[in-house]
Amino acid sequence: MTLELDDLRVRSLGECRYDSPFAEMLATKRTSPHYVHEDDRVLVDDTVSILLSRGVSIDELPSLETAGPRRKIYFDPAATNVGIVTCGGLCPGLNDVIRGIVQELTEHYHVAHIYGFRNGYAGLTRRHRERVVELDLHAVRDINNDGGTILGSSRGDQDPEDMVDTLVELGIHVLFVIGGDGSMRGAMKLTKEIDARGLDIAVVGVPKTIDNDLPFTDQSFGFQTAFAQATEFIASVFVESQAAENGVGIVKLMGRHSGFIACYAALSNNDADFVLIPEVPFVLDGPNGVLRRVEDHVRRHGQVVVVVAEGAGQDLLEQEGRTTDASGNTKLGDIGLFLKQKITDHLTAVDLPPTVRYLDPSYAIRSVAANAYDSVYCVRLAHAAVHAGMAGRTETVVVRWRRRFVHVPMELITSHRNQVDPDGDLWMSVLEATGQPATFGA
Ligand SMILES: Nc1ncnc2c1ncn2[C@@H]1O[C@H](COP(=O)(O)OP(=O)(O)O)[C@@H](O)[C@H]1O
Ligand SMILES: O=P(O)(O)OC[C@H]1O[C@](O)(COP(=O)(O)O)[C@@H](O)[C@@H]1O
Ligand SMILES: [Mg+2]
Repeated sequence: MTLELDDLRVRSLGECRYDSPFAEMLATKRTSPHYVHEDDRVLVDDTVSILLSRGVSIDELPSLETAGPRRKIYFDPAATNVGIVTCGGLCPGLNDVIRGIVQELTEHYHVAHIYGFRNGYAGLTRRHRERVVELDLHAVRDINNDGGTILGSSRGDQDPEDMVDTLVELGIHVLFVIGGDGSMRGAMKLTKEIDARGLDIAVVGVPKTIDNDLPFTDQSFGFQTAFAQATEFIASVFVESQAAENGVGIVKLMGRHSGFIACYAALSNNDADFVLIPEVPFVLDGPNGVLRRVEDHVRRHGQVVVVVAEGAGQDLLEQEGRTTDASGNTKLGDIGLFLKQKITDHLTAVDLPPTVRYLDPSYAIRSVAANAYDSVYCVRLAHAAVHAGMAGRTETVVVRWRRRFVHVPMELITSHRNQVDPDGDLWMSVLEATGQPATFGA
């Protein structure tokens, strides 16, 4: 991917003139293996050959602004009002992020007010303005123990003018948007309207996706919790299929365009024999098609476990009448039920009448509370987001990239999808673990 330094430069509302509450703590800090100074930058690339292929001097290499507290900040904390909104599908850790933001703003920055908007962008519109809640330490005390989001969420377009009216009415200086690619596109429409009116409001994003489909982030928060949940379902169908004659276990997992959950869940306990993901097309019929491979497996081992991501094999399904959800996301055909039928029909036809155990855990993997690892990740993202907002960064998201917390322009995070690379080492691990062929088909 071609990347200029300018593509990676994040926007600031202006000069930072206020002392940060962290100024003293930062006074003597310099870049070390464990800390990146605010004036230093983090490289985008991490292999010698990629760096060399850029063909530019070290200071021109694509690099990212480091996240974290600044010595000077843009907003005067005592006069700062903050808003928080969670949008799109649920994800483990949303409450941890809300809690982390509120705690950091309250305990360290002592901001004036923190408002929570209810049910996504809808909560910012005139119609729902009266549902805004004030957030304090008490309101977020133990919310990390619960899945979901205390603020609620939603899909569906809202009018940016209407939403900015609300920000103005409440005197909001920093809005934190916790959401996925759609939410970040929505946030950019907000900043456009904010700019058009010449307002001094920062919009900072915390990227959320259980599909792990956002770029410039090692792994999105909640992903680890989600795939760990998914693992349990694969283990169940494995046990069931093992106990049955010609046992077939099929698990359909979330992942619209990216098969990360399927890959990680399958690798975690190694019970899966076939993993089907959107990034790797497959055919069902013919000597090298999925059905014959599944049949061979059942003949040799007496059972088979198939893990399929919801976005896999969409080309095999009837496309007619394909609709979108309220946010414009294409509604997918049900590849899980389709495969179940096809495998059942095929095995029956070749005299291996199967016992099929089909599970679609669906929301069960994303509605749970974050595990300890994700909780740590969430609170650190929350801290980074607060520092970015108080320093006047806008149209910016905070991410962890190659283990460093950094700032990325919103535009870049929505520029493309993070997907499993069929030539990459993750997919290679899946092929090694399952023993499935690299391709199905001719
Ligand atoms: N291109 C867009 N412009 C403005 N708002 C958008 C856009 N795409 C999505 N949104 C809004 O962002 C919110 C979340 O988007 P959605 O796609 O549902 O989830 P996610 O943020 O998880 O991808 C919804 O309210 C949706 O209407
Ligand atoms: O919540 P809905 O509308 O049923 O949509 C389900 C979709 O949401 C996801 O969980 C996540 O999608 P977003 O992060 O884009 O909201 C997908 O894996 C899944 O396809
Ligand atoms: Mg999305």
